[in-house]
Amino acid sequence: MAKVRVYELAKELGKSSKEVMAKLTELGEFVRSASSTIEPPVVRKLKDAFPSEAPAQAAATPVVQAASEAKSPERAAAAPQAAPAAPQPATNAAATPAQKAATPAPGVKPGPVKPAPKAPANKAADAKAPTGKETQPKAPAAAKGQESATGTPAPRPAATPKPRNASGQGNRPAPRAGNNPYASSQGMPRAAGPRAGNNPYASSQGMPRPAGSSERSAGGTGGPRPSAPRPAASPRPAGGPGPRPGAPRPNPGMMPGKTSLRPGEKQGGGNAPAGGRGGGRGGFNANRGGAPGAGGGAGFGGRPGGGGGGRGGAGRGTTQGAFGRQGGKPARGRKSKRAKRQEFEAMQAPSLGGVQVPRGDGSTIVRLRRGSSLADFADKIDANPASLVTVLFHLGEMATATQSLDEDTFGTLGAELGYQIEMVSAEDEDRELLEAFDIDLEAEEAAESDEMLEPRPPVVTVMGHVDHGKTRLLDAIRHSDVIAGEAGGITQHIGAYQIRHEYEGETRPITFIDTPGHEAFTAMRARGAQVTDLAILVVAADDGVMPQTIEALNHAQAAGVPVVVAVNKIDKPEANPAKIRQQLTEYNLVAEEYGGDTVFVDVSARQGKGIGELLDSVLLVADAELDLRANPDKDARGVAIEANLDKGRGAVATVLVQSGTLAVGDSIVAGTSYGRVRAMFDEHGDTLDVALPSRPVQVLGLTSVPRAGDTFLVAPEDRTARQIAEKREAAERAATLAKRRKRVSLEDFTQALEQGKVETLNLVLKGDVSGAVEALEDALVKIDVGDEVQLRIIHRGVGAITQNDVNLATVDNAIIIGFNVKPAERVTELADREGVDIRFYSVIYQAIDDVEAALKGMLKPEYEEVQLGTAEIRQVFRSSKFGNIAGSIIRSGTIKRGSKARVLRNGVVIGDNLSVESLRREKDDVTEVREGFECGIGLGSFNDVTEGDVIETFEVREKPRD
Ligand SMILES: Nc1nc2c(ncn2[C@@H]2O[C@H](COP(=O)(O)OP(=O)(O)OP(=O)(O)O)[C@@H](O)[C@H]2O)c(=O)[nH]1
Repeated sequence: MAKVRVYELAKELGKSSKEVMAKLTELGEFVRSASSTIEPPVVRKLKDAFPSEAPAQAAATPVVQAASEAKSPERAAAAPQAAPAAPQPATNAAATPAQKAATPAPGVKPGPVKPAPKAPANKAADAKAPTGKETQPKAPAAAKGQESATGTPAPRPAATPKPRNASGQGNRPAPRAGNNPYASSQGMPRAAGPRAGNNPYASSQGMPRPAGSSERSAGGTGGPRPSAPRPAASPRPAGGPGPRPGAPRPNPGMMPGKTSLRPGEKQGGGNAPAGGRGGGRGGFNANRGGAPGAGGGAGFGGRPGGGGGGRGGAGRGTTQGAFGRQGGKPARGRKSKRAKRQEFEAMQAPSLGGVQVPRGDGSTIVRLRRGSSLADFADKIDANPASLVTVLFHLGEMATATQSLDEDTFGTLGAELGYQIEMVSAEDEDRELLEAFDIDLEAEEAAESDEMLEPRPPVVTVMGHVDHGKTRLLDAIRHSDVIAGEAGGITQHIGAYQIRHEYEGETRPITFIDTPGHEAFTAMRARGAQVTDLAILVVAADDGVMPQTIEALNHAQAAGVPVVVAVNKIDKPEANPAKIRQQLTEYNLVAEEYGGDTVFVDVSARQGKGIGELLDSVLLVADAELDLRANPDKDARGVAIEANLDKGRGAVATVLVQSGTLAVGDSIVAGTSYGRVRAMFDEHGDTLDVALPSRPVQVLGLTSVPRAGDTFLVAPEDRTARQIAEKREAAERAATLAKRRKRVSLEDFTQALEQGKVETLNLVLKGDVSGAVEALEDALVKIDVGDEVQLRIIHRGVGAITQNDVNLATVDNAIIIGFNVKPAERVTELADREGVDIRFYSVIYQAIDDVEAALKGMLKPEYEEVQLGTAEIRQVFRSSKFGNIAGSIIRSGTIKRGSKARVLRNGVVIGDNLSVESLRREKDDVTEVREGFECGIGLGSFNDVTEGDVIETFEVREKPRD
């Protein structure tokens, strides 16, 4: 096809050259004059753009349909030009159609350039309104088309969205239309328009952008689009124009005014009103303000201005759209109850350390288990653990949320927050634990009727001051066993034994706890085990009442245990039994012969004298004061007296049955150890099948070594025993962790840390029997060397020193103390390698002495100032070379060269931290000058000396700790 000139084409189309040129410009084609030639494609485009487009539309139709399921022919009509663009329909079905729809617009406008502008404007105003007569049909159609394309059923929605883009793009074209004075909108259009237009084939591409965006934008801009109409700009067809569909072709006549509004509202995109006049302008705004509006998208609907039509209006409307409806309801909705409550609580709860924690009223009781952490506490008061950490921090203590804390710390924290903290005692905790397994010892006991109870032997403990003869007495008693001879005597020490004693014509058994000393007694009591029924207080008649006598007595009385006093060593000439009786009256032990009710028996453990009477008295008191009965017909319950790990037999525990009957094969749990009774032995080494109440018996079969004082019970089945043990162990661990925590306040801690004041001696204790380990631990923790040094037992246990112990010691820098135990060879090697110090003892006091010394050794050395001598200045010699020389006389001690010095004037220090730099006698340098002699003393650069001043010299020596 040959190129044609504009005027030729105009003629052919029946238009004026000017019109054609305007149209070309509108289409994005630039021609210089009417005589310029244009390319065939442009010609085609132009022809399509003019009224005579009918055929063109037809052509487009198919495309449209393809793209959007041909909603209607009208749509097609609108699209004429879309045809070219159409190709890409695939891209965006929705967009494409829209674009096409837009295309038509141009058609509408064809004629009058001028009018065009207006028309669009109007149209814009009414926008999508279907308006235009001629177009009308199409408009709606187009709208539909879009919708359909979009898949959206409702016309409006569909229309709305696209439109926006459309408008966006549409506008652009319009402006470009530059020709149109009213449609100046410039900017936008330009870009889009031209590009698209210029390349009819590629249009799809260029546009794509719009298309895509169109969808996006779709939301809001309905308005703009309207203006676009004109732009209908065929060029961009592909791109955005589409949207505009409805609006399109705005024919001047089409602005149905309100009508349009309505639709707009409905659509949500309402471009409604806006539009205002001047399509161009409108379009422009649309872009500008349109954006926001767009955001509002659908929501924006009804809002008139929103459409982005008018410039000013648009802006405003847009803004509203953006913050108002758009986002749905305004923020000022009703607050939820929860929010209100939180606000209220926040007001109520004063903050500590910047955090708010729910407060108690001072009487709110919070029960916590031993070893609880802040997280547990937070749980109970519905607080945030992190807040509690902060509060505690402000109270001067540092702890993590999950760290086990002790009672004191919780007490402080509780007091601060208005809660009364009750720590669940170990007993309560264990009771609750057992209840979880349907074991209620108290209920069980309460349910026992008199008939079920049978007499049981008394359990006796011997206590007294060191060396008053406890061990000897226990020996004597053991030998007094009336049946011992026949049975071959007591062959092994198992921590307790039973003897039979002839009393009032009857052989009565008595059980003795064979661990002398009140430490064992208290250790067991501390664990809640009330083992002893009666105490024998041994007092040496030749020594009298001593501190430990009183301590033992206090323990017995505190436990409510009746006391029988054994006045020992009466065989000694200096023995004075009467004095003992008299001394003890001060402690509420009044002998019967003095009118009291306490039985005093004079004995000689060495000679075995009085032992019978003592045992008689024990039974007498037991019968008189105690109701010693127990139900033997149930599962056994009792206490572990002592336990150790035997190489061949494993864990061996001596238990005292307190009620019920223990039989071989029973599943038992003792503290944190459990197992099944494999075998039982008595103190004679004889095997037993059953053990009745008050019977001490050695048990084999436990998986680990229980501790002295651990209560034991027979569980219904193995599994229960194991579970109880495991739960106890967990609780124990938590409690231990709480105890292990270093109790140093924040200030102290920081300060002490800075000054290197805090030192901790970590120890791992291992012993052959649990009683020894406990006694050692008790004694060690009592060592008091002040606050500067701390002692921490990080682990204790019965049995040989293991690799685990060494590893633990390595990590915690601990020293291992082995009491009557040794490590395996490999363990020694490991300890050597790791540099772990292992110390062995067989005497408890040695271990204690060593530890004490170690603790003292760890103390930072203390220094003291020791005065060496003083000198009085008699005259000052000035020397340019040495400065002032103090001619002095030594008043006391010796002045040595190089020693530290200070100068005092009238008793006030005027110069300190000095040193004797030079020392002369006559003209000779000397190293020291003694009392009574005169000398010249030079104090270096310190020259402020005058007659009458006193020079004091001293040295700082390390002071030995006591
Ligand atoms: N003369 C005399 N000496 C006794 C008598 N009983 C004990 N002794 C002696 O007193 C010393 C201490 O006796 P122990 O039985 O070891 O005293 P203890 O109270 O067990 O001492 P610790 O185990 O250190 O607390 C020993 O040398 C005994 O021989 C007694 O009746 N008469």
